[in-house]
Amino acid sequence: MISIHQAISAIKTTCKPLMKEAVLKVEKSSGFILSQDIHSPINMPPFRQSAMDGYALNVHEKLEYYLQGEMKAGDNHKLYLKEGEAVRIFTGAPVPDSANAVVMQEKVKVSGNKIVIESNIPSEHNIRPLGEQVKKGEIALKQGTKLTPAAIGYLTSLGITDVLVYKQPSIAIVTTGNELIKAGKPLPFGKIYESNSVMLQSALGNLDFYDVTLHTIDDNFENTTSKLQSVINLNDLVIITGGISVGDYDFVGKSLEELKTEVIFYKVKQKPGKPLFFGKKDDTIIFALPGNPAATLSCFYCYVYIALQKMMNRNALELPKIFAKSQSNFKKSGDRPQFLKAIYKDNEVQILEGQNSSMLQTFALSNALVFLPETVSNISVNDMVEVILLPS
Ligand SMILES: Nc1nc2c(c(=O)[nH]1)N[C@H]1C(S)=C(S)[C@@H](COP(=O)(O)OP(=O)(O)OC[C@H]3O[C@@H](n4cnc5c(N)ncnc54)[C@H](O)[C@@H]3O)O[C@H]1N2
Ligand code: MOO
Repeated sequence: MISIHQAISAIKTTCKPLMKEAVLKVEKSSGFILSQDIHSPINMPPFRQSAMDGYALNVHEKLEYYLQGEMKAGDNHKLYLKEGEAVRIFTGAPVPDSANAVVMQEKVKVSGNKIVIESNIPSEHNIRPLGEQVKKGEIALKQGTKLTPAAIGYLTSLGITDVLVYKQPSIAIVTTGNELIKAGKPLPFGKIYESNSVMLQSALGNLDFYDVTLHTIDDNFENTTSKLQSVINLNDLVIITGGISVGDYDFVGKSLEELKTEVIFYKVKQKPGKPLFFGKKDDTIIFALPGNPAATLSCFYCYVYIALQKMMNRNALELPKIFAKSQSNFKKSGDRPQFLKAIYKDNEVQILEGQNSSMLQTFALSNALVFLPETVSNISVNDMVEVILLPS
């Protein structure tokens, strides 16, 4: 049995950035990371653009101007203004080359084809210069940029339809157990509703990982071995839940051994999640998470999360940790370091009742895990404790 620290180091050393690229439609690229710089194919804005509804002027010393027609957004006719002439213009319309300022209509008195402005206005006032945001050929977004809604909007405004991104890992979630029934069906005696797969899929979606397939296996050695072989062949990351302990019907360890999986570690001194398995076969990373649902999720955040960040070549590999004042007393039984379901708010943290690894009810209320090291056996109110903040 290894320590939490050793387990985390082993994951960090074993997992490598995937660095595989994929071309995606911009509108499907949310959350992905650009694998190359993107150069702008156009100037943005593509022409000198009016920022206001008003009048474009060929400026002279006087405050009076004579009107020469109209330019609205989308118009593309050419207009030539002599000094002292103005054109009615609207926001987003091209400003004629011969105009050198736009005055907003609130600052103008109109009588017939003559306008009078309140005071002289500076050159290029209210005109968005050609290429103000980005010039044709310049880097629009750099490699490594995460594609947020704003980034997707920006690229689309440049006319870009496809982007090269780092491919996300293809992930298989495999649940094991004869007792598992899909929610929505009647529940016979002795069975339980299968929840780990949807829980992990949702945790992955929260972190923007969507290339996920779900698989189920009954407690049978041959079925376990053949299913694991096929998901390992087809995926970058395999997350198995259950069947990794020492019971007669826990076949995951035996099947992984049969498949000659490299065992990097098995069993971590921690609660929950002691029988955690981490291994590798060819380039596929394999986690077998203990099946108790709260142990599954706790191990996902403390270990699988790190593998995912490393595969995506991100800098921050672990979830954020802070110290906060405990609002609760807690007594640890045994000597394993413990991850405790908790609610963090305003520098204080409440450790919840119901820490059993089978209990998701308390996890559903939690936004944090309090980490209790091996050397600490009691927490008292007002003690400072280490808190791992969970993704919201
Ligand atoms: N003799 C020992 N027994 C156990 C030990 C041990 O050290 N010696 N460790 C215990 C610990 S700690 C854990 S955690 C569990 C882990 O066991 P498995 O990973 O083999 O998980 P299962 O036995 O398959 O399931 C445990 C529990 O979780 C429920 N489960 C499983 N999968 C799902 C799912 N997809 N959705 C919802 N619930 C699930 C399952 O029904 C069991 O109740 O081993 C202890 N035993
Ligand atoms: O590790 Mo188990 O999750 O303590 O029940």
